[in-house]
Amino acid sequence: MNTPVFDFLKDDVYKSVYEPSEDSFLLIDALENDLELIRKLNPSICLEVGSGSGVVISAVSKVFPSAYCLATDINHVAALATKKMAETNKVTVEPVVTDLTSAVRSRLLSQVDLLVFNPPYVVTPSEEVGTQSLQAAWAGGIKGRQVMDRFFPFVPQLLSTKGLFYIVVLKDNNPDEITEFMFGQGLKMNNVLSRRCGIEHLSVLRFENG
Ligand SMILES: C[S@@+](CC[C@H](N)C(=O)[O-])C[C@H]1O[C@@H](n2cnc3c(N)ncnc32)[C@H](O)[C@@H]1O
Repeated sequence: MNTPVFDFLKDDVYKSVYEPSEDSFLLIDALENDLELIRKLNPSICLEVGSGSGVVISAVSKVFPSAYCLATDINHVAALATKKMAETNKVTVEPVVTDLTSAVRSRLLSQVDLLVFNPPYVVTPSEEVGTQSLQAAWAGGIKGRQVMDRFFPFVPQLLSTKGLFYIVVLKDNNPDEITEFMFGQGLKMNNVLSRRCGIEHLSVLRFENG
């Protein structure tokens, strides 16, 4: 899975957008590791939540050009960046400005084959969560889980029967608790890839019906 070109992000217009970083590349590498599995799905609908610059969903769209790729973000400049990323890399992605998947959920129920989320996961004070600025990219509040925990109950509703959900988590997020919650929702977990990035220990978890 090639990393899309993203030089255009240097433009000041995009200064509130999360620049592709080690976590973004870890997610792309995890998808690459699982490419055979994902290919077997022959995904029709791919959705990225919190697409930021759009680097991940554009990489996905490049490999699966016939899939319908959507990307949501709470930051409207991120949606513009995602659009520009897709155009620059000659792929098609529909950007949507919304909280998590609020604006698209009803039309995607049980239809998403590939769902990806590199969420704000850093442990911060709760007040820093959910702003419209760059802070929204990393501020995860209590346990770094305030944004992702709101999303987890929607995952089983969105996934198709064969669908796969990939999420980036930090050790501080307590992945065991997440796995236990998702197990209660009927989803089993596999740890696809872990990497130490500076002081952070990041993993990409895959969930699927099981
Ligand atoms: C860690 S960044 C990841 C960006 C990109 N996916 C990547 O991997 O480079 C998290 C992204 O989630 C977005 N975000 C934060 N809270 C959100 C919410 N409630 N709904 C949708 N997007 C959100 C942020 O604006 C940011 O673009």
